[in-house]
Amino acid sequence: MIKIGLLGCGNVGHIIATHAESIQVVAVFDIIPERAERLAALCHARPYTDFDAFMREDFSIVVEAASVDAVRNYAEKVLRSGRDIILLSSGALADAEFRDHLVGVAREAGRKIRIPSGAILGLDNLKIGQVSPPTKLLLRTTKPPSSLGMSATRRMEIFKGLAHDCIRQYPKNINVAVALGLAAGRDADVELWVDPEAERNTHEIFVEGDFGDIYVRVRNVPSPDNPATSYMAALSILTLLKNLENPLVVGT
Ligand SMILES: NC(=O)C1=CN([C@@H]2O[C@H](COP(=O)(O)OP(=O)(O)OC[C@H]3O[C@@H](n4cnc5c(N)ncnc54)[C@H](OP(=O)(O)O)[C@@H]3O)[C@@H](O)[C@H]2O)C=CC1
Ligand SMILES: O=C([O-])CC(=O)C(=O)O
Repeated sequence: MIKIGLLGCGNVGHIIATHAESIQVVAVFDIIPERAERLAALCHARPYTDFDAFMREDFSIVVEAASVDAVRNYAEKVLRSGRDIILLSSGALADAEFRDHLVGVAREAGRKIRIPSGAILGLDNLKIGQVSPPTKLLLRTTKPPSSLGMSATRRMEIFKGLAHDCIRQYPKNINVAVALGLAAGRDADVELWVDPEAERNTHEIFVEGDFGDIYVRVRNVPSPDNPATSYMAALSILTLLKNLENPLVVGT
């Protein structure tokens, strides 16, 4: 059974801990002690607020479900300790200098940084962009205003530009845009909309290239404890973990 350390005891951490069947959550870490303790009790793990103590536990992989800042603070230590890391806050890798450094550390340590598909679909075959660059790569995301901690009385575009700028302004809402760019090999264009009528977090992906064109629309149910995060994101991590040791690999 794969033993994991969970970095982040919020909404996604809870879903992982309560659905962990083929994995064992050995230790959990959060900056807020009560959160770590509550989650640890749920999955019979040990709670930590001290990162170095957390890292002394016996697990082979760290699942990050915390924040872009947490990736910047801890991912290198995880890799240098000889563990792989799954990053849900993929937005941290929008910074090319940090990304190159972290990938270099992973290479040196012989470890892997895994980016789950999270709240979107299509990352697998979008990697064709690394062979044949797309002429268009656009993500149009629409969320209820409450997801972004704001109010609005009508549908409004609140950001239009490149993914690496959008994630700086909305680090809890648009990690998917950075994941798209990492797969396709170029920064994605992003439109971020709020809509008071929206009940779901909707991601529309438009791609064009010499292969033809793609349109994907994902209408995600928000998570129970954090409406900004789609429930699918947690399912995506659980699925990645379930398949880690499967010799049959499906998808590019
Ligand atoms: N790639 C994708 O498709 C998706 C990515 N995400 C990202 O996944 C992450 C987790 O989402 P979710 O569980 O809903 O978020 P939550 O805010 O519900 O939970 C995150 C938890 O991690 C804690 N945390 C944040 N920073 C640190 C840190 N530096 N060290 C230790 N603990 C920390 C938070 O504490 P506090 O509340 O005090 O900050 C909180 O308890 C977020 O970054 C989110 O943006 C979400 C959906 C899709
Ligand atoms: O969960 C979602 O729909 C997307 C999200 O928050 C993110 O990418 O950060």
